[in-house]
Amino acid sequence: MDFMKPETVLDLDNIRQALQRMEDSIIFNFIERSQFYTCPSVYKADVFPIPNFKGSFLDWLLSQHEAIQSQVRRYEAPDEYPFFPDALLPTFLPKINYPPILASYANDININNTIKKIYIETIVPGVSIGDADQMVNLGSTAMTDIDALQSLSRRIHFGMFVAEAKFRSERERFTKLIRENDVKGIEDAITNKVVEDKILLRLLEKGKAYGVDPTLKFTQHIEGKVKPEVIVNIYRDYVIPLTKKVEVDYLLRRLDVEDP
Ligand SMILES: O=C(O)C(=O)C[C@]1(C(=O)O)C=C[C@@H](O)C=C1
Repeated sequence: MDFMKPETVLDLDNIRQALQRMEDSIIFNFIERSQFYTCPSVYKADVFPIPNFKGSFLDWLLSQHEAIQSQVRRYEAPDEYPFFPDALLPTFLPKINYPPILASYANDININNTIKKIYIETIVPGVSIGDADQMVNLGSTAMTDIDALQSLSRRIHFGMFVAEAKFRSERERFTKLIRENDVKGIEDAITNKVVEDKILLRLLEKGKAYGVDPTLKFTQHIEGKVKPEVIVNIYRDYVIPLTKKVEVDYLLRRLDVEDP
């Protein structure tokens, strides 16, 4: 997939391949997070006296990372959406002139606050080794959170490419549904149960394979580092539904603009 070539980005097979590839990053990020305890102090506001900052340790560290990464143009890329848009800084590197692929309002569709809330409240307790604070690992824990959150955010906001591709391939059907503001109809139109089931099955297998040391796999039964069922449930209950929410939010505004 090449963001300089819009036709490659709006090809549904390419998009699904990219989503499949992202599964690996997301699973490995969960496995990295699973070495640590839940560490509630990372997520509670104002536990530590952070200079000039009100909020949680994670929010501080993530916003600092985003500020630096914005300077190397991370958020100019059409598939990256920041958690702290107000923290971004201008870049000193030359501007990249990406051809327009998504509608001009794409940057306004940002559900990272929802992703972060679900991550902290549900995903962290699901993948952590146990429920406790671990003051020596605050930094390491929050660093794995940043990787996990960024990979989830990228995957979920990729829904906009899916939506644009589907809109263009069934323009009449979507135009009617959008005109009628038929959210349920749009949801049905973007849903492909066969693809979803395939993803969930593949995640179960990947979870089993990636979570264990391959040299031990054949000699004894080893518990995975993150239970494969936990990964499947996270995708079934949150990752896929949130991707669909992004698709619907994007499509609902699609008739307000010309083709990008
Ligand atoms: O591949 C698609 O068609 C998508 O819309 C993406 C996705 C997903 O999140 O993976 C979401 C909805 C579909 O039901 C199937 C899969």
